[in-house]
Amino acid sequence: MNQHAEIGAQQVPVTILTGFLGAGKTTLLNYILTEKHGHRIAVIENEFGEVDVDSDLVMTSDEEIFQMTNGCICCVIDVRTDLVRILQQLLARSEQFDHILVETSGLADPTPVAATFFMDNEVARQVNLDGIVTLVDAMHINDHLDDPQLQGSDNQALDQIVAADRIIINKTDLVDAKAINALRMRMRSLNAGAQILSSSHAQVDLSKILGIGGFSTSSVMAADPDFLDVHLHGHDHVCDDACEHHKHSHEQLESAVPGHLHDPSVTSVSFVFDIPFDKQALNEHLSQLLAVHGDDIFRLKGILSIADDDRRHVLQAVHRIMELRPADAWEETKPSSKFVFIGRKLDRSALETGLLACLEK
Ligand SMILES: Nc1nc2c(ncn2[C@@H]2O[C@H](COP(=O)(O)OP(=O)(O)OP(=O)(O)O)[C@@H](O)[C@H]2O)c(=O)[nH]1
Repeated sequence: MNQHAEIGAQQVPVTILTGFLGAGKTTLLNYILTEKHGHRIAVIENEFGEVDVDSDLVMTSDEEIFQMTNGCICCVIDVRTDLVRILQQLLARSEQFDHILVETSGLADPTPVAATFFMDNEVARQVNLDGIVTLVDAMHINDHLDDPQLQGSDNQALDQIVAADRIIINKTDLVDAKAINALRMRMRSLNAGAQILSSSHAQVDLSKILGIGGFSTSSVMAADPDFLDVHLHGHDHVCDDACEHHKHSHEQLESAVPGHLHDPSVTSVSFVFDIPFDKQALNEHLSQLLAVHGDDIFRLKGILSIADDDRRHVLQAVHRIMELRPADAWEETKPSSKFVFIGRKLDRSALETGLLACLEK
């Protein structure tokens, strides 16, 4: 009998949903939330970038969505304390949830997030870490695993795969069967224990990823006795515009955490505009921008206001693959546009100038 069975049914299972930028985490979350599974699910999100786009991308549903502290997860204690606070609030409610889903940012190492569930004794008693589910973008994962620019930094794409109980090779529609087979073998070589699934648009058999009882601290502690110590007192180091570097130098942070160095060259830049965009001009500009800089722009997300259109528009890009599609009407909300770029060598002023030129004249 495993630890989950022994502890009993009162504990609320928690699934950590992870995967590199743009792998399909929100797509999977939306799929889970719209499937008729009869469970009451609470969702906790952490996103990279100081402007919140993710919560707009998650479909409205009966489930409740909580946003964890935005911005730099260098300040990992803040983010983890925030996670514990949200869990405490959720667990204190009279109406209980059947399952809690935590969607990490695409640049997070999920292991310290997992360790957070054991930070507070009361929370640890009431929740049970069901598993870490890692989505992999079949088209882009090899480039991130083999990223030559990491130069000694931790590779989060790799950390996420290594930590997984389930690996979902997503976006199978974008690559051929041979590439999928090769990816399966690569995943198996990185993580011998995880079950490997594949999907298009994250449509997986939910019984294979939820309620799996994949994680027990006792088994992890047996394999790695320092698990809680390292992962609770170490830190995730990812920086964006909101990161207050003057408060703590990178060197200080790195020295605090032996063997844990995130890639400081990946940053995020966000913009908000009140004037609507000329859709054609924006489409052409962004296609051109990604054609030239798509290697460095890992991810682009936006909720946009388009001239002469009363609907929100959702902008999504992963490297050079981009889509801009209409969504629901703005109704009472004042239309405005927000963009988040995540990647390397992001030139804020050049990006802003390019976008300003696409505003309605
Ligand atoms: N072609 C194709 N596109 C997909 C698939 N799954 C997701 N996408 C698209 O990929 C883009 C990124 O998907 P998301 O679900 O937002 O990815 P994410 O992992 O939540 O992204 P971050 O939170 O930024 O890390 C969106 O445009 C999705 O529509 C798939 O299987 N095939």
